[in-house]
Amino acid sequence: MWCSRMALRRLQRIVCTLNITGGLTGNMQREMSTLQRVYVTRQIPPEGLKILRESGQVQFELWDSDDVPVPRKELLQKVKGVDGLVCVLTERIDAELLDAAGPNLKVLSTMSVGFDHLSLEELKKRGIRVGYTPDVLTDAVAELTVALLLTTSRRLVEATHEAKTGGWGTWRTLWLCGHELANSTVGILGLGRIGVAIAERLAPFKVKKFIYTDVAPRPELASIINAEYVSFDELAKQSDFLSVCCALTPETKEICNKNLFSKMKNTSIFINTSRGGVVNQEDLYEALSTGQIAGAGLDVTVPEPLPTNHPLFTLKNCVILPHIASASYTTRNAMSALAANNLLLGLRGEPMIKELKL
Ligand SMILES: O=CC(=O)O
Repeated sequence: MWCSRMALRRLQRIVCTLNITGGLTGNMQREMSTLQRVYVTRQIPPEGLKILRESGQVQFELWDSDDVPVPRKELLQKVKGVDGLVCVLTERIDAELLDAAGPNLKVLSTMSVGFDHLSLEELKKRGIRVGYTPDVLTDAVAELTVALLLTTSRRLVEATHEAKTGGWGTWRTLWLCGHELANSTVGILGLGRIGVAIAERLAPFKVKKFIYTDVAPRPELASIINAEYVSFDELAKQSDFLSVCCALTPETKEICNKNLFSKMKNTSIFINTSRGGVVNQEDLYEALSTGQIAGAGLDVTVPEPLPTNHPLFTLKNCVILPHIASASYTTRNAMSALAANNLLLGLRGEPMIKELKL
């Protein structure tokens, strides 16, 4: 259903005025035609929907579910002629979709920090502006990364399973031992806002040293956490905990493969809360099952959802979460609001709060 509460109120006002003077239908049509058309590909959290409804700027149609993504065929139909599009990371925004939308489409706003689901080249070619939602999720992602790291390194999933299923016998000296953060070296692959936030949270655990690698040194960010820039190989060799924080790009696709795992210590823990595509999962399975590395915690996989019969699920030393790093009520609402505001600003031709430079 095309909806905008504010627009409705304005129409009601027009109705009231013009009831006296007549000519209602023409004015109503003019009023409706000034509203820009938007399609929202998911039932996004309420704060964003409220902003869109009350904007008086757009009429929008929504795929009214959060449980199933909009089917591709339906999406290709619904985007026809829209001025703006709000999407989430499950939608592939490529040439086919942009062609289906047509030349009216001026703004795409994704409710995500990641943008590997967007064909930036196609968007740029068509002059479509792109909004995204960094920063507002940094705290939630960093918090979840720390939780996943500790869950993996201290073997919490195995431990609760043992406690519940009768494996808990007498207190044993080396049973369920893991690896601790105190005196460790933590490596960050791709140092950005999230990597810094993770390190800030890990520092009080008495980490000895933070190291990072990236396409180039990032001294301003690194100085916040006193991190040393090292080569990719050194990151692999030195890290007791290696946290992947880089975006998925053609350059980082499967960058975590046997080359990396074979250089890591057999006591090291690998954590990925960025994108599954940065990891070669066959190589990771090999590294985990042969004891080349001690454990892995993954919030992201390829594909998502990861089929329940995937070999990685058979490993005790692999903790897999269903892509929930930013999943706190506060953060998801903030992402929704930011996505809505980016869209409205973009449609007005104004600078967005967070816009991707294409
Ligand atoms: O993965 C989540 C996001 O990109 O926001």
